[in-house]
Order: sequence, then C-alpha cells, then structure tokens
Amino acid sequence: MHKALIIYSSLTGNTAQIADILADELEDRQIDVIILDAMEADPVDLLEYDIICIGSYTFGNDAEIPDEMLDYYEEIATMDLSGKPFGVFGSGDDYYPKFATVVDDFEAQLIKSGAIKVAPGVKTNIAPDTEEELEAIQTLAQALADYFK
Ligand SMILES: Cc1cc2nc3c(=O)[nH]c(=O)nc-3n(C[C@H](O)[C@H](O)[C@H](O)COP(=O)(O)O)c2cc1C
Repeated sequence: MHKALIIYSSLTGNTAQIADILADELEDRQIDVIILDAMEADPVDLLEYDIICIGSYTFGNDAEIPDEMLDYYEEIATMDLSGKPFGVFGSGDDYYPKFATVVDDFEAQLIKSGAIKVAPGVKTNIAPDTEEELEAIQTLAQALADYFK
C-alpha cells in the first residue's frame, strides 16, 4: 500500500476540514494516510512518504505564509522530493484580492523540490461545502492514487 502524509495548518477549522475529506477520499482509494497538524510534524517527515499533501489557510496583512508553515515553506524548496506526487489545498475567503494564494506558494516550492503536480491545488471559499469544491478534492485524491497505477 502507498503511504500519504497530509500536513496542514488551520486556525478556524476550514483547512482542517479539507484535510479530513482528502484523507477519507485517499483511504477510499486504498492509500494509507497519516494526517498531522503542522505543529506536530517536521519537514523531514515528508521524506518517508510516497504521497505528500500540504494544506494551509491564507491570512495576514498581505496573504502571508502562516508562521507555523514558514519552516515547511523554506525547507521544502531545498529538499529532494523527486518522484513523489503532491497535492496542495487550503481555505481562503474570496472577499480578499489574494484568494487562498498560499496554496499557490506551496505548489511553487514543491515543484522546486522535484515533487510532481498531478492535479490543480484545491482552494475553498471558507469551508469545503460546495459541490465544485468537494469534486476538486475527489479529483485530487483520484490523481494521487492513479499516479502509482
Ligand atoms: C485578518 C485576516 C486576513 C485574511 N487574509 C486573507 C487573504 O489574504 N486571502 C484569503 O483568501 N483569505 C484571507 N482570510 C480569510 C481566511 O483565509 C479564511 O477565514 C479561512 O477560512 C481560514 O482558514 P482556517 O479555518 O483553516 O483557519 C483572512 C482572514 C482574516 C481574519
């Protein structure tokens, strides 16, 4: 069985909900999933897994990387994660001009690490509750599972 690590940060629970749904969708596709709050994990943990998923909300004065994600943001780009498919996700609020842009920031860092983009990053407007948002999570899970077929 392939193993996925989902690391996420969430202040008010919305990104955590995406992480939980993604974990269920991956498990439905016979992937072993470990899901950790960013503060319980360390960037080097990513090396131990076949599939890497990173989730973060977008916050601050200018859509900054949250403090608890800074180590991941900086270190991922210097790590060798080549050959590992990745998924990125996060909650934002489309009231803000930079909607959930931390998802794009992590995608760029993962690409620098050699990890492989298999599906678009998932951005939800607050909670993951529209049909489109839930489908995007399923599409990501399917692409991650298909990578090893
Ligand atoms: C002060 C403040 C700044 C925020 N800035 C942004 C932003 O720049 N872009 C965005 O998409 N959402 C922004 N948000 C909205 C949060 O990303 C949104 O509430 C999200 O659901 C939080 O995710 P979480 O529940 O996982 O913590 C901001 C919220 C607050 C309170």
